[in-house]
Amino acid sequence: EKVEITKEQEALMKLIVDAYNKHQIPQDVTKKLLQEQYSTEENFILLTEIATSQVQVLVEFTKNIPGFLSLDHEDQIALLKGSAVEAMFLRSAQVFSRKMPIGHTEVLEERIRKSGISEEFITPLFNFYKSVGELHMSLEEQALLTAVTILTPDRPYVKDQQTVELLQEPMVDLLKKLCVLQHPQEPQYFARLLGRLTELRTLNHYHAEMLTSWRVNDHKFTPLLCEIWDVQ
Ligand SMILES: CC(C)c1onc(-c2c(Cl)cccc2Cl)c1COc1ccc(-c2ccc3[nH]c(C(=O)O)cc3c2)cc1
Repeated sequence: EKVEITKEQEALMKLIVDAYNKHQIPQDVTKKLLQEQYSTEENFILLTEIATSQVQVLVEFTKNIPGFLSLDHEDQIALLKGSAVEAMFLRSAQVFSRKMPIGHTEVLEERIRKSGISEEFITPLFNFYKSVGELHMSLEEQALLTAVTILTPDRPYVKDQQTVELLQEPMVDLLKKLCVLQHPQEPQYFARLLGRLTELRTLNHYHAEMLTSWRVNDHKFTPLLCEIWDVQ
């Protein structure tokens, strides 16, 4: 039968997409990707600055998700901490898949490859970027997938998983309809999208190891990253 987006779903999508577009890393930060020196140390420092800016952007985007600010405050923190890495993988993946802005793709890849991350994590990391790139996600799909990731009920320390599920469900339903409408030739497209969320979970594990190996080599993070990643 015909798949239709309701008026409320239209309104919800506009809220999420507008928030996704509004909250971006400032140009003066990302433009440094093209300017700074190419040394392992410089790359790490620049990526740390970008990640810190990305977390701030992520918090602002999350505050625009309908119902999020009505959640228990400790649960809000638990959701942000539990999803930050996955949301940043998704966001940085868009840079590689959108081939935008011109030139940043190559330098971002170069700096990530040469930032002190060991080879065993580089492979799964860029496999993920490749698999997301192949999906050619629309902006609406990117924004909704990020919201769905943030509203994952079974993050550590979330007390009221039920309420989080009630917020996540309409996002998932809307994303499913969008996939059918925007990829009519690919009935399994929505399933492929959800498959990326499973892949993201495994990247959390790799990321924890990346943090440990950076810290072993005495790399410093910013206070915001220390707080969201429970390090130092
Ligand atoms: C603390 C640093 C070293 C760090 O630790 N883990 C990761 C880390 C890593 Cl490598 C990989 C994945 C996730 C994390 Cl969380 C990082 C660097 O994290 C980011 C790297 C790039 C971006 C990002 C996001 C959007 C962007 N737009 C543009 C643009 O040019 O418009 C550039 C850009 C960069 C965000 C986080």
